[in-house]
Amino acid sequence: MSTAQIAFLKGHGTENDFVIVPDPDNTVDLPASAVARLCDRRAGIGGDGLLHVVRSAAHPDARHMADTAEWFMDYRNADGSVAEMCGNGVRVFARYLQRAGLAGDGGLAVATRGGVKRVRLSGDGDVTVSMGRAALLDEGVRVTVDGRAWDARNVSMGNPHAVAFVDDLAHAGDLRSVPRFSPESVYPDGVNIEFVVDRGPRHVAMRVHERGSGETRSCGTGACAVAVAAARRDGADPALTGEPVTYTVDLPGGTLVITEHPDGAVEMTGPAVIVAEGVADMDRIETMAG
Ligand SMILES: N[C@@H](CCC[C@H](N)C(=O)O)C(=O)O
Repeated sequence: MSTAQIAFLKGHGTENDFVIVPDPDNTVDLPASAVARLCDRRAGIGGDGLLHVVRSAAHPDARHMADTAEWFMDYRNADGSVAEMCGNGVRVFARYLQRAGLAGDGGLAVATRGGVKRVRLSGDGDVTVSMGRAALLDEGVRVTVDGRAWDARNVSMGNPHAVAFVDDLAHAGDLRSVPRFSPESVYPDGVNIEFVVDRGPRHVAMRVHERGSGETRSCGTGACAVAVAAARRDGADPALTGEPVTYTVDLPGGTLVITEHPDGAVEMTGPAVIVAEGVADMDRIETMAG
């Protein structure tokens, strides 16, 4: 294969879609501009982000995790920027490893910039990920859309989230640009913003504007941040009761089930599918994307 050709697969988890680039030895050159071109929905393959599949030992950001996790999810947003974690991405990443015969049907560990995540695959069905602890931070922001404003809860899932409880998901507007939030200093590296409504007991629905990608049809880390923020708002704290708390989170692209355990660990379960495979001609993508 010439250096202008990149072998890829395409997959999604609750319609959060990714270009997957298998590159065990970390030899494919993927600057931000190449990632943005591959993720372009008109002139490229199209995706909310890109999953670069590299052996941990072969990547400088992951070498220190190589003893516990053979594979590193080098995650990029659609604009080419690097993010610490992607919840839907890690499920799709594990599904790719399973399909390639690089993971058994049981559990595996995946290295991410947000640390090592344990993943359980059940045949062709759902994938469960131990996402680690959510950090609920004191300093929140006020989010404003079309003249309406909400106080948003600041939650870190390794990556930053602002969770706003609203009366109607339509109040989030068209989400074509980053919703305004202040003070901006709370999120110096940008933020993923979730808008949430109640659907029933321990059942919510959300929309999200993702840092580096715009509105997406699902966000796994966002769903975890929302579930934990909703639990605290509802007076539920597994650390105090010793009982796990589970929320069902509906997103435009599907449903994720999030459980917070008494030790603080957050588990996410949802689907992950690979839908296509091919070779991208970077010379042509570059020419067409301009
Ligand atoms: N869609 C992802 C989150 C991807 C990273 C995010 N846009 C960021 O920059 O933090 C998910 O499923 O968690």
